[in-house]
Amino acid sequence: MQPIGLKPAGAFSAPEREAVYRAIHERRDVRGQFLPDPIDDAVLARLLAAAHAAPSVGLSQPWNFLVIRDAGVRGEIRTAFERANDEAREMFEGGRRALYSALKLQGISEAPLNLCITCDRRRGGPVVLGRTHDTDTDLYSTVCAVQNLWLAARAEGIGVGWVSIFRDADLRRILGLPEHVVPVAYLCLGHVTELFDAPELEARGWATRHALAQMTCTDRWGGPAWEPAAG
Ligand SMILES: Cc1cc2c(cc1C)N(C[C@H](O)[C@H](O)[C@H](O)COP(=O)(O)O)c1[nH]c(=O)[nH]c(=O)c1N2
Repeated sequence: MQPIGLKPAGAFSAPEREAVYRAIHERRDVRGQFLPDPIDDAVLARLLAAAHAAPSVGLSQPWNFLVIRDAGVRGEIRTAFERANDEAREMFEGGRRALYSALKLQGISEAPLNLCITCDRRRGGPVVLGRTHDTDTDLYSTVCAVQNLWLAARAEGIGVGWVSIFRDADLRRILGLPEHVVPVAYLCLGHVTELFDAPELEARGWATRHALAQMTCTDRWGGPAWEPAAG
């Protein structure tokens, strides 16, 4: 066996920790505040490298990154969004429908760059370590890549908006995806100078964030609430 390299794994310094948590807590889904300035290739390379550093089941790295700049392709994607969004609107009733209609849910044309992160369901062959009993773990791995990119983008001053209001067949046709490749995340990217200080859907009265205490319990589903230590 080859010797395995190890390096020290102590806690980060306080400013480093602060920066990591800042990226996590200040990351926002961006729909409408994109500046038209192009994203530098070096910045894009860092974002893709961050995505590509994500954990993946059996180290299968099932993702691919489709960098979409072409205005024609983005126009088709925008049309596909409008079609699905018309259907989505009808799924809500009354006041919710009116509120939904007022929400801006994508920045496909405004953002200077679109990126589709896909999952190749054949990557790693028919039997992948860790995927033997949960075949969706390749999709989960791909979502880890999305989140890495989203956090790195916050640190770079790049806004990212995830758009999922599409018919799967439309995305596949427009992007020419083979059947074994799943479009996991369609993202709009661009420089931003301002971000909402809370989720925009909360600011616009669509939904509220749950308290962490409501989401945590001990030992079993519905068990006693887990209380964070003071300080
Ligand atoms: C899988 C998935 C899919 C979507 C989203 C997110 C995720 C994780 N979000 C963004 C979502 O609305 C947003 O993350 C939450 O409202 C929380 O806000 P912040 O991300 O904290 O700003 C999103 N937003 C939007 O405007 N249109 C969309 O189609 C989607 N789709």
